[in-house]
Amino acid sequence: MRADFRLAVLTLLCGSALLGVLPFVWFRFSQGQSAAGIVDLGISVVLLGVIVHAWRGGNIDTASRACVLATAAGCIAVTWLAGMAGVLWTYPLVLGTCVLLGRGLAIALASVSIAAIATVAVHTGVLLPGSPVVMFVATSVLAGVLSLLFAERARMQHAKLEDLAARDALTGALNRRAMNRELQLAVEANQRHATAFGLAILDIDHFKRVNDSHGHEAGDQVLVDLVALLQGAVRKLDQVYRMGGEEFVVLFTAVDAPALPGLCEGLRARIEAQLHGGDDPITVSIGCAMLQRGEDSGSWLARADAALYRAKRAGRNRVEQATAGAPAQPA
Ligand SMILES: Nc1nc2c(ncn2[C@@H]2O[C@H](COP(=O)(O)OP(=O)(O)OP(=O)(O)O)[C@@H](O)[C@H]2O)c(=O)[nH]1
Repeated sequence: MRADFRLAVLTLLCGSALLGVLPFVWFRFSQGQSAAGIVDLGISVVLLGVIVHAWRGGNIDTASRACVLATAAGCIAVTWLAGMAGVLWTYPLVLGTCVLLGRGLAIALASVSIAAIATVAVHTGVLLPGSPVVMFVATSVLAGVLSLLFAERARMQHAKLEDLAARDALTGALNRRAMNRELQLAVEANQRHATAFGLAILDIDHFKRVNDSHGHEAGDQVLVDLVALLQGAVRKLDQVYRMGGEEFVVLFTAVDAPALPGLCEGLRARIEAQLHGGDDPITVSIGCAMLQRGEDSGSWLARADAALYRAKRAGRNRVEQATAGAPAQPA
């Protein structure tokens, strides 16, 4: 609940609506008001279903829409059947709608709900036409606008925090945590849709010498420049990650297996030609590997890492391709 804001709002809105409605199921039937009882029962079942669906890892967007639609239908029905109780539920309904749904859908659904509840309330005499109904609509719209502002701000902050947590502070490249997550997604996409993925591990050659000769700040600048160069060199579809220290990973999406070594060779040559630490050219060694059918991300990385090790041992500033089959032992 703390980690997932929408799940928290969904659970609170559905949970409190459920607690509010459930006693009335028994009450309505005991009073012989079967129509109202059936409406309350239907709403309770939908709300319970939404909570169970969301907590079992189901699609939170679908659960949110179902929650909002059930609560809105409930509000309108309860206003029709029980009067003021339904009208007062408009405020949590509007808040939940704005927090749970995207802006366009939230504005549309909240407007329809407010208009429908106001119409039913006037029709049944719960609200008098004129000033009372105008006040109801005005306060509901205000609640909606404030909720929308709050929800938009929370969404922006959340997106910013997620982005910060996924990036390396020095270079701005995606970090190892993001890489692990996305390699896993690549493995799943490969299993489901046979999308071809390749990865390259790049390690700067003799980077210690850059730090020792030109200082740590110059070393940092090399890392920043390398990421900018890589990001400019790969397609939008591909991603650059800083794995740690002076090691980087490029994930190639929808790449042909025979093309991978050539792409890596292009990156290596470009780095050698364009990247400098002080006046010295910077070179990288690269190990690359295509994801094999049925392989997990750990084995994929290990094969690329073993190829990188071979590139280092063979004299550096070169590309080595991973062998297929079981991963070789990394250094
Ligand atoms: N400036 C800077 N240096 C870093 C950073 N992270 C790691 N390093 C340095 O990277 C160097 C890596 O050294 P080694 O592992 O010996 O590798 P190398 O000198 O590149 O040699 P080879 O990889 O064998 O070619 C160390 O000196 C680390 O201090 C960083 O964020 N900034």
